[in-house]
Amino acid sequence: MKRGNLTDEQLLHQWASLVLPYLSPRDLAASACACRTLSHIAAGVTSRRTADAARGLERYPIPFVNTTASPHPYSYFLYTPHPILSNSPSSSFSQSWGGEESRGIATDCERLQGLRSCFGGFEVGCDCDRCEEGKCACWSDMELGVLKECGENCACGLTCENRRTQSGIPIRLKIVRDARKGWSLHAAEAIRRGDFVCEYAGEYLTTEAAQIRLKTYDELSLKGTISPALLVAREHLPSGKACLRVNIDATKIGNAARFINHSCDGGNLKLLLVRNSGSLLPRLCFFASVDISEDEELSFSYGASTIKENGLPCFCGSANCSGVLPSEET
Ligand SMILES: C[S@@+](CC[C@H](N)C(=O)[O-])C[C@H]1O[C@@H](n2cnc3c(N)ncnc32)[C@H](O)[C@@H]1O
Repeated sequence: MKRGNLTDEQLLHQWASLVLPYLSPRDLAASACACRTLSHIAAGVTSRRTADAARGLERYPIPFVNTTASPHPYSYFLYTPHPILSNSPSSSFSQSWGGEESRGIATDCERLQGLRSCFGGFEVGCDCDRCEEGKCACWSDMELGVLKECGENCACGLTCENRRTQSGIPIRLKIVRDARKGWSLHAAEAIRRGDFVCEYAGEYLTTEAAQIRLKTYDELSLKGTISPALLVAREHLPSGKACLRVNIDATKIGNAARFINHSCDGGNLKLLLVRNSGSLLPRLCFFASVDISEDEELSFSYGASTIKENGLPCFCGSANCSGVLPSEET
């Protein structure tokens, strides 16, 4: 039958190409069983999802690679290139992934807007034409383990040299399936010691909300139904007496950093807190702690958290492996 200039088959194709990229893998698989057209479109969605976990939002595609017997071609989550507040409208967004139209990388303007909505704090910033070490007020040595960068109220743009970590992931990465650890993040090119690798993007949570989620995640991960990615870091305040706890949950909404596995020997990444000038919340960023070769897995130590007797088994393979994954005290 024809409606207007289009046949039913063409209309179904048009509708399915728009809708299927919004479906979860389970719903996508169910729709693929309905007819040949849907099966064909679902296969295209799956192959584009596998080709780029970042949905075109990073400079380079970040593919999933699975050579194990596991049937999962990719891991499903919503992608954000920068951290968001858990109660912001974007934390309940749905996202098209694997459609024929590629989203294209976030523009500088979108990035600045994203940073502004999350980090707006004090009206502090520099007015340099060109920020230089020693001249720009925002450019300081690390203070109490926190790196300072230019921020939302500075006159400079995202190309400023003192914004190393604000333009998304600058290098080629891939997400490789491991039979025991699940998905793992790997370098797809050599990385030099000290290079910025990626930010840990996800939902900023209050400590209370993080404690509730951690409890649920602990229970679910013991059953093997979830791979939680809630990172807790602490910023020590100048008094030395108090610390600011930063909780970022990348379990449902995050970037490629959510696939970094734990290594008992500290791995090849170090996590630094980075504060944009004038902002209240620090960001969490990974830098290479050693030279890293192409194909090498990226890892870091999940931290000075406790080793629970009934914790998950650790398969990091390092000489000093404790055998159990550290987990955060709620
Ligand atoms: C932040 S996620 C890392 C990505 C995860 N492998 C995945 O497939 O999504 C943390 C989870 O990965 C797994 N994991 C991380 N490091 C591991 C290790 N050294 N040994 C075993 N499992 C590990 C655990 O299931 C942990 O709860």
